Amino acid sequence: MKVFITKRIPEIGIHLLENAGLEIFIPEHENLSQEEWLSYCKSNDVILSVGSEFKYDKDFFNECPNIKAIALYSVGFDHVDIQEANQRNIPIGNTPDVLSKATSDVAFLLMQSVARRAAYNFEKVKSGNWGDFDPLHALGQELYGKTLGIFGLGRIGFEMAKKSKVAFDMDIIYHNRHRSEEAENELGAKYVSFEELIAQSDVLSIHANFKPEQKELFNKSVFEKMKENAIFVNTARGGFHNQKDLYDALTERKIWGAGLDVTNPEPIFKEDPILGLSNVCVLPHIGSATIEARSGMAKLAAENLIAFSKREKMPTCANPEIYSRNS
Ligand SMILES: NC(=O)c1ccc[n+]([C@@H]2O[C@H](COP(=O)([O-])OP(=O)(O)OC[C@H]3O[C@@H](n4cnc5c(N)ncnc54)[C@H](O)[C@@H]3O)[C@@H](O)[C@H]2O)c1
Ligand SMILES: O=C(O)[C@H](O)CO
Repeated sequence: MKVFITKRIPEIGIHLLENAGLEIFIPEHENLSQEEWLSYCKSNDVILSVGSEFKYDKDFFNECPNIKAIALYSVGFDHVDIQEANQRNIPIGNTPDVLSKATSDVAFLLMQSVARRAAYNFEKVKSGNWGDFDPLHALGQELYGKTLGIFGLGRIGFEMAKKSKVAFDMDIIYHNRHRSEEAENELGAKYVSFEELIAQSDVLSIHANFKPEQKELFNKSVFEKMKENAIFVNTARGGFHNQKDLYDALTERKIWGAGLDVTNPEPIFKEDPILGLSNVCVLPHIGSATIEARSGMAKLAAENLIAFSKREKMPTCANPEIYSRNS
């Protein structure tokens, strides 16, 4: 079985695949063009796909009928047409859990950075403008006892809620497709409607998995209903927010600030005016960028392909329904 790895991953994943006797191809240079990526897909059997710039849609599957399985190096699978994969019986592996702590750390970090205006103050220091001790300037807000609203309380949302409860004794409210007994019992989290979530949150943190029908759900009409002191945090997918509307809400002081690990579009243009705002902190999609999480992702992605090569179920699969259908 020939494995095309779209970008170098931590060694643990490569070793596992090699030890399992799989033939690996890793392109010599990074940042493949679409043409290069497609031609490598055509000459291999399975893909270990890093990042979300390559889309596995109907056209892809039509052009590459040789592809038998895809192991994503991510938990998110919004760049894959799962229905199409299902129709062709192609398992799509993903990497849940191993990155939940790291990604929720970044949501927590963004929440605090914005609340305490860390990015703005760092810019001041870098530009030689340390300034005098000023009782009235660059004041942040404390998070103790405030309300954290979680949109999408799954694995990462739960970790964010837990940290915020322990660190700041925040009241947790959440909106999810289903209720979480664990969050309600362990954290005293309260299930609310979407409208209640946006109206009551002092910090609104997005942790849902993205689907096209949720495109720009967080837009002008939502920002207008949020609290003036609210902090908007998005570590899920940039497609969830309308960035122009977010910019307007921030400049018009409809909300207090925003922390983004994902942007719309992504990558963000360096001319995007949102980058010039003092109440914003933007990171370049580094949620899972820790040694521990990235190694865990490499191990899981390799294990998914090894299981596939042995005709076994992938241990972490985004479309497990194909197995129940076939059994
Ligand atoms: N910034 C990063 O580097 C990074 C890293 C990892 C994951 N992510 C993103 O985080 C997402 C969440 O990961 P996870 O492991 O917590 O996933 P998960 O499946 O455990 O949790 C997502 C939750 O969102 C809920 N949800 C989805 N749409 C909803 C809606 N419209 N209304 C209410 N609830 C909704 C689901 O029911 C689920 O409980 C991933 O899909 C990915 O896009 C980003
Ligand atoms: O979905 C994911 O896993 C991230 O966005 C990439 O680490």
